[in-house]
This record gives sequence, C-alpha cells and structure tokens, in this order.
Amino acid sequence: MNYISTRGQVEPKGFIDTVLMGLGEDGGLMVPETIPSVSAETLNKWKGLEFRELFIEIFSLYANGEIPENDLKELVDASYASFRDPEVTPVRKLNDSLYILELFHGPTFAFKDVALQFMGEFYSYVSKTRGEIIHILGATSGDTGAAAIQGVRGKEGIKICILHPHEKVSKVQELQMTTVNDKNVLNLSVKGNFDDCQRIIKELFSDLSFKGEHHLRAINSINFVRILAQTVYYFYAYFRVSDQLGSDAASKKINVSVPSGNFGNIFSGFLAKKMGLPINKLIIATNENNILERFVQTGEYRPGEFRKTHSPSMDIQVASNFERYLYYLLDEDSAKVSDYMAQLASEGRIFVEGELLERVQSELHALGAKNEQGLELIRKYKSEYDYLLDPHTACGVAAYEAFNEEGEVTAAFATAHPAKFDEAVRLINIVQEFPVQIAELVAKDQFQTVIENDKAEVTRQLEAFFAGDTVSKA
Ligand SMILES: Cc1ncc(COP(=O)(O)O)c(C=O)c1O
Ligand SMILES: N[C@@H](CCOP(=O)(O)O)C(=O)O
Repeated sequence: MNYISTRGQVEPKGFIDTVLMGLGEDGGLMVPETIPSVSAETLNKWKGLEFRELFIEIFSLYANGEIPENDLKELVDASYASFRDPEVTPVRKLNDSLYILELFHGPTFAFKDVALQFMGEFYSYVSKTRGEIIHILGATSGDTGAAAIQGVRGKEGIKICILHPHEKVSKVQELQMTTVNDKNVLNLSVKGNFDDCQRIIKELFSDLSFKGEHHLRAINSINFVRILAQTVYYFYAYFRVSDQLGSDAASKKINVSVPSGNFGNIFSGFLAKKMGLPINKLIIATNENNILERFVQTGEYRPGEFRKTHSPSMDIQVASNFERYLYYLLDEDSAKVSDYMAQLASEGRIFVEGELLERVQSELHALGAKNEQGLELIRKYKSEYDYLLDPHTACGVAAYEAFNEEGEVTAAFATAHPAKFDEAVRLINIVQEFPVQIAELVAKDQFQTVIENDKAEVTRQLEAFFAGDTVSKA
C-alpha cells in the first residue's frame, strides 16, 4: 500500500517514508491510496483479541510488511508496558445506553498516550534501523506534548521540541512537559494560543529546505501513523460494548461520542468506519470553540474567535485533520481539495452546500458544549454514578445526551483523567485525590523557554537545539 497527499502533489510513498514525511510536502495530509476493508468474517475473528493483538492486526494492513512481525510485536509490547490497566483502553458501563471508553491509563493520563507511546518506540526503531536523525517538532494544547515527550525522553538519536501556548495549558499539563530535564527535550512556551503554535510548526514543515536540513519529524495528528494507532481503540471499544450488551447486541446500534479539537481522534473513527466497523453515529463533541459544530450544521468552515474554556486541550479553531475529511467528502479529488484549501487560506472560510452538506450531516453529528453545561455534567455524573468526568469527557457526554436515541447505545470517549484538569473540577467544589505520578510533579523544577509568538524566534531556538547531531545505523 502506498500513501498519497490530499493535495495530490506528492509521489506515492511507502509506510515508513510517509511517517518520516509527516506533513505532505505539498502542504496536504498523507492518506492511504486505498483504505483496506475488513470483512464481517475478519471482524468476527478480531472480536476476541486483546488490545495489543488487535493493534498488530490493524497496523499490518497498512504497514506493507516494512516492519518484520517480531519487531512490530516488540514495539507494541514496549509501547503499552507503561499503561496502568491491563486492557490498555477498558470500557466501563455507566447505564444501559452509556459506556465510557477510558483512554487515560497511559503514563501521562490522556488519550494521546495510546498513539504517542507507540510513536516514541517507532521513531527510536527507525532511528536505529535506518540511521535516520529524528528531530521531532510538535505543537500542543497540553496533552500531545506531554505524551510525546514521555514517549521519547532520553532516547538515543531523537530530540524533541514542543511548542505550547504560554499560560493556556492546565498546571498539570505544564508540569508534565516542563519538569522533564532530559537533554533531548526542549519546551518552548509561546505567547499565543494553540492555533499560533500549530501555524508556526506547519510553516516550518512547509519550508522544505529547513525541514530537510534539520530532519524535522511530526508527532501531531498531521502524521498518518497517529491516526492509524488511534483507530485501534474504536475497534476495541466496539467489541467490548458488544460483549457487555450480550444478547441485546444484535438489536442495538453503537454510537461513539468523541471530544474533538484537531479532528484527529474523530477522523480515526471515520477511518475505522470506512474500513467496515459498523459504528452507527460518529458524534463530534467540542467545547465553545465550535468550528466543527458550525460546519456540520451550516456547511461553513470558518475559524472563529478563540475562546478560553474549562477544556483547554480542545481550545482549537483550526482543526488540522479537517482536510482529510474534506478529501473523502470530495470523493478523493485532490484538485478540488487544493482549491478549497486555497480558498480557506485566502478568504478565511469554505462552504459546502446541497448534496455535500447532506452527506456531511449523514456522516457526522456535532455538538459544542457550553462551559457551564460541562461543569453541570461533571457534577451530575459524580452524584448519580460516582464517576468523575474530566471537562473534555464531559463535552462528549453532553453530546451523547443530545444525540443518543432509542435503540442506540453510545461509547463516550474519556480522553483525559480529571486530575489533569483540577482547575475546572475545583470550581464545582469537588475534591479529587491525585494519582501519585501527578501529585509528585509539583515538587520538581521546571525547564522551559518563554518566547514571543514569532516564527523567527522558534527557528533560532531550533537551530541551536538541533545543531551538530549525527546518528549511525545499527
Ligand atoms: C483531553 C483531550 N480531549 C480531546 C482532544 C481533541 O482531540 P483531537 O485533537 O484529536 O480532536 C484533545 C486534544 O486535542 C485532548 O487533549
Ligand atoms: N489537544 C491536542 C492538540 C494537538 O492535537 P494533535 O492530535 O494534532 O496532536 C494536544 O493535546 O496538544
């Protein structure tokens, strides 16, 4: 299988080369030339697999055998060894129509660990086996950065620089990133918002001579391998919810409700559904930064005013993976995607209507939860089920409440542990106990460089950080 760009100007690439390229060299996003389809028979075989086995099956459909089976197994085992739950992503039933897929059992307590602990192992493997220099550049609203740093800290042949918005991530997120004192880690705290950080790194990735000279690699969901790793828990959740439904499984439809910002997580669900997983509704849950809700309701995709909310990781206006969705919406017509993206760049908006909008509305449901609504739901679920939602998960539960209908059940994705967002939880006077790994962060020193919202300054920092690195092949 080869990979091509949504904008059609990149020669087809193999799997590892696609991962190393990250953002397509034409500014588009890489996608598989064809999406593998999974038969009902295969789904039936897969339903008894544990998470790691499922990962290997799904990954193997996309990786062209470029990683020998034994090596892949070792990578997967190493990636999930640090997870606190043996199931990796367990599913809890809250009531007859609501199941929670807990994605926060990795080392940094957010769903990003599922893909990023794997990516850390993967990059290390590629560095050793191909002698590639791996200089990771990423932007974060808090969780990607923490998980990516954790995945590569101290690893030979790899350096990582993460841009986060200054004073716009939670205290725990900031500590998770900035208390890491390994020499291969650089935290830049940018006086701007997440969209600024993402724009700067995309501009640097688009400068092909700078990217090549400095061996820049992506860990954000612009990188297709992130999307792929995230599809695994859609399959896993579907199978576990079906198990728990028992004899009711045949008569119930299964929805997923996914807290969304950069559109990577929900796009993984879109991909899983295209592969043949019979998910019913794909529900996008956002906070008041509701560009995706506005798009699904009206067909207009227009970044609006940035809102600071209780779910800061989803304080995102420009949803990176939207372009991948657009590609499939436009029937894989890369010329049309390029036109739409050029229009977005020049006019600040794009618009779909008529049959296209009808298709969007048949494929996606979306709700932008209000700040107060999120807090109210945290309070309600704590008191009714003794289950503490984090504020991002609460947006997903709000969307479940809005869209789940008779004959359906919903797997709402818990994308973070509430301890990461105690600022919000405290507002409703709930006192939570912190996991020890989080409690011990406050005593540690922090290492970060605060900089202006300025690409030239980021460039200078990177040139100094990456200078003189070489790597040899194992
Ligand atoms: C806790 C949490 N929930 C949800 C999201 C949204 O996920 P995505 O960016 O893949 O849409 C993020 C990050 O964006 C997050 O950190
Ligand atoms: N919420 C994310 C934003 C970046 O998303 P990504 O999926 O593209 O890495 C974060 O925590 O940084």
